[in-house]
Amino acid sequence: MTESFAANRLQSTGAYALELDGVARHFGALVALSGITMRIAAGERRAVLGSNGAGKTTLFNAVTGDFLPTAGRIRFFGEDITDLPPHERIRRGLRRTYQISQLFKGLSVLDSIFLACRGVSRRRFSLLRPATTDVNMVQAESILNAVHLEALRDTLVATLSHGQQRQLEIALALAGAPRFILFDEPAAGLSPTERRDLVAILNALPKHIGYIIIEHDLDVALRVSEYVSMMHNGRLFKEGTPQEIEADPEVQEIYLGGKHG
Ligand SMILES: Nc1ncnc2c1ncn2[C@@H]1O[C@H](COP(=O)(O)OP(=O)(O)OP(=O)(O)O)[C@@H](O)[C@H]1O
Repeated sequence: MTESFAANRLQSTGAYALELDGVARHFGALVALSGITMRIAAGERRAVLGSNGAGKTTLFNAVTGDFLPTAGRIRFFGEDITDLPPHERIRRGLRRTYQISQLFKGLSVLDSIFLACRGVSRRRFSLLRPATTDVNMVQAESILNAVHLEALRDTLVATLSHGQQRQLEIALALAGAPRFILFDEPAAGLSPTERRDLVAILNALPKHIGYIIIEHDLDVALRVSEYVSMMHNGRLFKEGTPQEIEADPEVQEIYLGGKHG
């Protein structure tokens, strides 16, 4: 682990997308998160890894405002958002995907993306039928291509495969003007081919969009991130580049049962 690299990251005065200082979350006596201090630069892609119950989703909930932290502060592009409701964080460009699908099954793929774009735009209450030149429709078409679903634009969500639904969830997170996205296990349940497609989609996202990806598939996580934070029992216990994490004996033990070459 290069400690100077980690130290420089914490001391740098550059623009951060996300800054967490001493964030904690208790559920009664259970300490789900404790003393989480992280700095994520604008445009940075970070993987958060850890075993079941490590606190990864609770970390996402604290950042999105779905559950307020019990202690600590969170800043988004320099602004303290710790006490803001989720919709105010979305307005500022924060997005997330969920482990469990939140899609409307009765809509087509394009309509789903269009409605997501309209939902985060100022003109969201318009009842007029969208023209193809509608700014939200133009964005929806462009997102459709970004997530490789152009061939399925008119397909009903209910008939999509699991992998295609996960691609659509990424599409919805791209609606509007996202500056930072939290991806919660996007590779879960995907085939090897779909995983490769997911890696390509994430790596081709516009460079200014940073993200955190929670992912149990180490291979996917290390291919789409620039830096990795490992969690255990609600705490950060190890950080490093993907190369450092991949070579770490403790990580190999946890993820690969010590069998990794
Ligand atoms: N709403 C809640 N009420 C009570 N306990 C909770 C709640 N949400 C999470 N927890 C607990 O907090 C701890 C951390 O859970 P969390 O879901 O954040 O872990 P995780 O790292 O995301 O796990 P997984 O990989 O299984 O999704 C667990 O012990 C979990 O049971």
